[in-house]
Amino acid sequence: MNPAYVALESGHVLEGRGRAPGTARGELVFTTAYTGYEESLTDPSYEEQVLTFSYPLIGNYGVREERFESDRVHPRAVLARELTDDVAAWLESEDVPAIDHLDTRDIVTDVREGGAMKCGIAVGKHATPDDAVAELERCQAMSDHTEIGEQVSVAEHAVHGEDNDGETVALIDCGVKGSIIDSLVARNATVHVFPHDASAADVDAVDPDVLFVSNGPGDPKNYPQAASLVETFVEDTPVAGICLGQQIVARALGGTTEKMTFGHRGVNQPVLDVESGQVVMTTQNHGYTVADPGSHLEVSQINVNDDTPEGLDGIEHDVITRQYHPEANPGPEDTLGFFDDVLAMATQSRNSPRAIPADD
Ligand SMILES: NC(=O)CC[C@H](N)C(=O)O
Repeated sequence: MNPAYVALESGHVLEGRGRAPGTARGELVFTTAYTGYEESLTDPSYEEQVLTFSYPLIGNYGVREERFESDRVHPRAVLARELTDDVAAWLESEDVPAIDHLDTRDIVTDVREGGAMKCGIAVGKHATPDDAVAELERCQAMSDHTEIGEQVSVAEHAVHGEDNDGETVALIDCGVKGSIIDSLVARNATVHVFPHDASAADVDAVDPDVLFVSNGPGDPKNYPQAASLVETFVEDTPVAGICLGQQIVARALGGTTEKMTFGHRGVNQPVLDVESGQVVMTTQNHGYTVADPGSHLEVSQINVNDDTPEGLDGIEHDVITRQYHPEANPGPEDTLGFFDDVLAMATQSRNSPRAIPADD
């Protein structure tokens, strides 16, 4: 097996077993998910990150395309305790370096204590620790990837569920997971997927019943066009968002976001619905959070572990967002009702257009 090195911003250089060759750099993050490696590896929200799996065996049920969330692997490199040959071969075919036989407990401890950090990776017959350090030195901070939307968004307007006769959704693609589109189409919606920087005129042309801002990688401040669409449409069109979408909606309506120390990535994050008192288990993948929802949104759901906002409702506008992934790929499926709520909000608004408030 090839030599393999990981150089961390904390100064450590780790050695492991090379499973797919190449060099890479990115922000080092970890997920505690014990299933769903195909979904995670094809989730566009992992763009420009190096993904560590804390669960010790990854790949034990193979690699099947029907579970992919997009058409390629997005993390820049993959770190694990043990990768199966199937997964290693898949990553090699995608030119994504992979390393196993690492002490992932050590990596997770470093990230929990030092926060998500830059790292450099070198894997190959002639790879050296210095090669990994050279990659680390060229690594950019996540917030400095100002054009990241361009890397993951559709190039052109595309339509899904054309023959459906339900609601018309204008989905702003900042790196959407395929199962979000599938969840809407399965509920009889027609989904128009627009590039992250679509013009208001192009979106308006499909006469949407709801503007839906997708998940996606990086810092929400780097999606100014998507935020400006929210500002424009929220006055008379319902707005929904997932993950990055929640963060973009909050910023557009006067709220603020901030980077978390190491984020939430896993499939068992408990979320409390403030009004009903119900707790649901959720899939998550984010490193930023809404710090202050501002005066137009209220927090409807919170993370049980750290109280961060997991759901927002509009106070005077029709808005609902989630920080977690209600599309539940991979499960748990407690949260799929979000899509019914979004489409019900759209139906209601279509049937009773907002009354223009009288001047006082
Ligand atoms: N899954 C997502 O949409 C991620 C949102 C954002 N990029 C974050 O890291 O917080």
